[in-house]
Amino acid sequence: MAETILVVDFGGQYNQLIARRVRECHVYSEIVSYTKAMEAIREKKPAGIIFTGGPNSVYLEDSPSISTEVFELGIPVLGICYGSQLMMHLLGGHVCVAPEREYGKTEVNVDTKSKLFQGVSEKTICWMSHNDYIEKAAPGFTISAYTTNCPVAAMEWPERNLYAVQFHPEVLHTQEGTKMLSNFVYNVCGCKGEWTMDSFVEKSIEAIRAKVGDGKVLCALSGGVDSSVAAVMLAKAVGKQLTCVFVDHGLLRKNESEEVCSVFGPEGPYDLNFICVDARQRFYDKLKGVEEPEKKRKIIGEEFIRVFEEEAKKIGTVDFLVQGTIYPDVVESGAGGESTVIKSHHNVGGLPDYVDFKEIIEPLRDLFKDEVRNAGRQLGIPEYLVSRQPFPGPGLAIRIIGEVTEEKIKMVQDADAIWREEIAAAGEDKNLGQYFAALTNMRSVGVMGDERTYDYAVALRAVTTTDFMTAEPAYLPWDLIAKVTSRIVNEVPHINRVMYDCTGKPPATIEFE
Ligand SMILES: Nc1ncnc2c1ncn2[C@@H]1O[C@H](COP(=O)(O)OP(=O)(O)OP(=O)(O)O)[C@@H](O)[C@H]1O
Ligand SMILES: O=c1[nH]c(=O)c2[nH+]cn([C@@H]3O[C@H](COP(=O)(O)O)[C@@H](O)[C@H]3O)c2[nH]1
Ligand SMILES: NC(=O)CC[C@H](N)C(=O)O
Ligand SMILES: [Mg+2]
Repeated sequence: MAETILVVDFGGQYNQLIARRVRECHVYSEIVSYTKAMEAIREKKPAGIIFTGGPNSVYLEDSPSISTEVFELGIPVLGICYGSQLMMHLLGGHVCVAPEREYGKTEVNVDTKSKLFQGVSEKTICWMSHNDYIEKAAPGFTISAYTTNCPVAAMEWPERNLYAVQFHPEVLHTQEGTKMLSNFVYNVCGCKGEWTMDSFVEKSIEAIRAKVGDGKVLCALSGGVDSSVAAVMLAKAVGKQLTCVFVDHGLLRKNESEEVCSVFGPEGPYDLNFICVDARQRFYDKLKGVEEPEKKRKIIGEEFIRVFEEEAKKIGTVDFLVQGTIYPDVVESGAGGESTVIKSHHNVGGLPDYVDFKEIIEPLRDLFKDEVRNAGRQLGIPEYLVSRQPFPGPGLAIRIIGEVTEEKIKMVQDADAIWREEIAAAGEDKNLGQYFAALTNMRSVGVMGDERTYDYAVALRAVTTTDFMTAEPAYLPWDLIAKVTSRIVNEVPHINRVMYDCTGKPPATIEFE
């Protein structure tokens, strides 16, 4: 049995980051809801357990909790924020509203003799985000860190392998957080650190084979990174039992449909059952007159599934639908436990209630984008495919603010193609996480050839990011932006203004809707 660290989800925003940091220490980690935690612990016998943060207050009735048996199993436990408060609350400490709440980067004084803080600086910057605090640690615990406002910022009972921190070691703002998590995993849990992305890929292939048996599988393949990795993984697992379906919904980038067909179709390097469905008109009909972003997303999510169901019927009985869902899709759709809905990704929150497949398989659901790329490299997918920038399933529909029309699609496709071409020519593509043009629904007055114009404004977007959960606007050379601006207003009819989006995520998102 491979070493696993089980992360118990109490509804925190950063809980998947905890699992990811642990995987970066070469120890496999996955997340389980607090409601199913005890079963999962008995079944998986993890080397260690981490409790996440969460929005609730432990002293209120009906707040998420866990059986105190978890502390009796001899398995090390690390509580983070809400998780630390819960550990204290259950074991007889006292948690209440803090006289001064702490938010953001905070200087913490740590006891470097603690196994958790070995090699950490005595004064270290940590990320805090709490309204409640631990007024008194539970009996048996010693305090191992404090801040100006927080007398109990970390506590431990080393003989019982129980550790708790008020701050968030998993976020990068906690400067030595990775060190602390690695200390927990190695010094406290005694892990050896033998997990690699290789072993993840192998295990997933075995698990898929066992699940699918001799059944038939349909894979929703967009040609993007996630579904290409999922499709190649599935092809390795079940060979010709797999059919890949690519939907041309008419909301793709310029020439994209042709490009995807040339890679995955019969002329390409992969020996796949590949079908390209021309569904352009049906998506346009369904989207006619619809302006509201969430409505657009739900319509697209539903229509995608209906197309897949129809294709499945043509093949015979298909039990499984595979999607390249990854972790940010899940968390932003509010499907990752108790987190809030930011936008319904078409493949998760946008799915209709009824789906005519026995099961949806999402082998990459726990991974971040850069981890998916690494899995793709392990599978031997060429670098140009693995390192492509992402393109969202709802496509240009969420890059056209308001109603989608064929005329607007053409405008945004042409503007976007110019932007991408010039970024590549300037060699900037390698530095960027994602870049595209969006059509704002704004029209404004211009003057061209001595004539008044009243036309649309395009927004150029370019961001740097690794995990797509947060992003920074890219600092691109002004010459490049000026050249693209001039080309777009000259070459694309009905655009008379070009803007550059300087907003990060948060507070904006990468896409416009
Ligand atoms: N045009 C499409 N045809 C078929 N399936 C699609 C299409 N667009 C999206 N999907 C499905 O929805 C999933 C989510 O789309 P998403 O854009 O997040 O991933 P991707 O296209 O695989 O990768 P990337 O994020 O790199 O674009 C895909 O993995 C795929 O399963
Ligand atoms: O498959 C997808 N279906 C969707 O509905 C969707 N919405 C956003 N994205 C992509 O996810 C990343 C984060 O985007 P946001 O900052 O706009 O939420 C970015 O890479 C976006 O392109 C989507 N991908
Ligand atoms: N981020 C958290 O886990 C917060 C925990 C708790 N609700 C508090 O405010 O202290
Ligand atoms: Mg995509």
